[in-house]
Amino acid sequence: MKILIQHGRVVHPVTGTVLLQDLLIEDGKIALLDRGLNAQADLVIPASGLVVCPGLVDMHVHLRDPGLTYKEDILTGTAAAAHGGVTSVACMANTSPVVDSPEQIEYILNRARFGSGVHVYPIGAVSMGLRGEEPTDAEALKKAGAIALSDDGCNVDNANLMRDVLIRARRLDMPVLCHCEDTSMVEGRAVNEGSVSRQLWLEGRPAIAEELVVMRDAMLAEETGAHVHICHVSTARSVDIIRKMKKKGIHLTCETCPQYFWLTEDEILTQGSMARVNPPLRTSQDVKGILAGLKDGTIDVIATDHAPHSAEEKARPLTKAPSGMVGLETSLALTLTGLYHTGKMELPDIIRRMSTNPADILHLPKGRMSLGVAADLTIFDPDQEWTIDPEQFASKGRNTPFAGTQVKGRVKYTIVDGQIVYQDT
Ligand SMILES: NC(=O)N[C@@H](CC(=O)O)C(=O)O
Ligand SMILES: [Zn+2]
Repeated sequence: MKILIQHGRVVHPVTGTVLLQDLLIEDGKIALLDRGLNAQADLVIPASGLVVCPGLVDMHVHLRDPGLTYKEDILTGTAAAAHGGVTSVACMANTSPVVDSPEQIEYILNRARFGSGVHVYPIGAVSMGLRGEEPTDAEALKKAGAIALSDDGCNVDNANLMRDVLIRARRLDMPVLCHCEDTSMVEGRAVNEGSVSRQLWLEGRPAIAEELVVMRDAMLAEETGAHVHICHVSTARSVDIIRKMKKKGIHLTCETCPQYFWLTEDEILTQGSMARVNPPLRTSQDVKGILAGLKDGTIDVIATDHAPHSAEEKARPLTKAPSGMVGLETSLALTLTGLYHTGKMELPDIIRRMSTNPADILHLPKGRMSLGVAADLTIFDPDQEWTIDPEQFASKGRNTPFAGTQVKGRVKYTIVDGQIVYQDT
């Protein structure tokens, strides 16, 4: 099967260029890439006006399988990814049971073969049962196919355990993805500590609960030489800490998510539990800090933290509802609308953060437009406007605070290994 993609604006995130090019896919790989290609193909995709880029890599996804499949499963989660232009997902270990054994890794990899076709890369837990007491067998997890370690959903409170795991992870050349929020400061609390928590007479999750652990884990990375990746950075001071620590040459990377550059804690006042997420939505000062970090490269990655929950769970009152929001099907559009169409960032800089950088962090051979690589591609119309409607999601989760939001930028085709896994009709 040969596919010819004609007259697209091809984004090359590594060189930072956008070129008017044609692209031929043959045997699942990028076979030719040039201007005015004159090749025979079984299928021609006319892409004038469309952007063609390396498939998006989302390194923070909760697929909820095994055990929590009323929220999402590998089938619906990978379908949601395809809808969102995402060709590879890394899935978090906070399932039931927790992904803390090779058997669980194998289960996910097996199930993924019957998914939408999108690549699934499992992440193994840092500690058994995410309890923060006993480390997992990282070597066995890696052998089974785990690409990173994370207790995401939970902070690793025990610094000694974290240091031990980082020493092992360094030996195994595995990144450790850290959810940073000191448990003693956030347990049982639903929203940011600040004006909104005061208005609602609630105890809040203070910014410093995140920042203290960001600093701790950066220092542990410095000491152990391991690769620490900070998940879902949400505060301006976290960005400042990471910027300073990176200057010392520490192996430190980080991500943020669209909700942290689009929304503030005020969203809680109008949307209640739908806007509840960990770490919580913060202040407009924090949004400014996140934007600055994205622009200057302190923030390496835009991930989703796609965290589906059932309608019943999210209908509970704010203090009783689980935290998290879905993101796979809105992330590209929100990012284009918030960063590209506002002139804050150029396309190659955006695609680097949504494809090349996460691929590099996870050691995946993805995120590049070069000859001979697997044809994982996202094709989108940067200018098409649409309104976010959760009823249209392929995900089981409809929990988004962006319902009704007008966005600009729509996925047209998602291609994995040369196969069209999603096409906008
Ligand atoms: N972000 C969230 O609010 N929730 C995530 C866990 C996490 O990513 O920390 C979940 O698993 O629901
Ligand atoms: Zn988390």
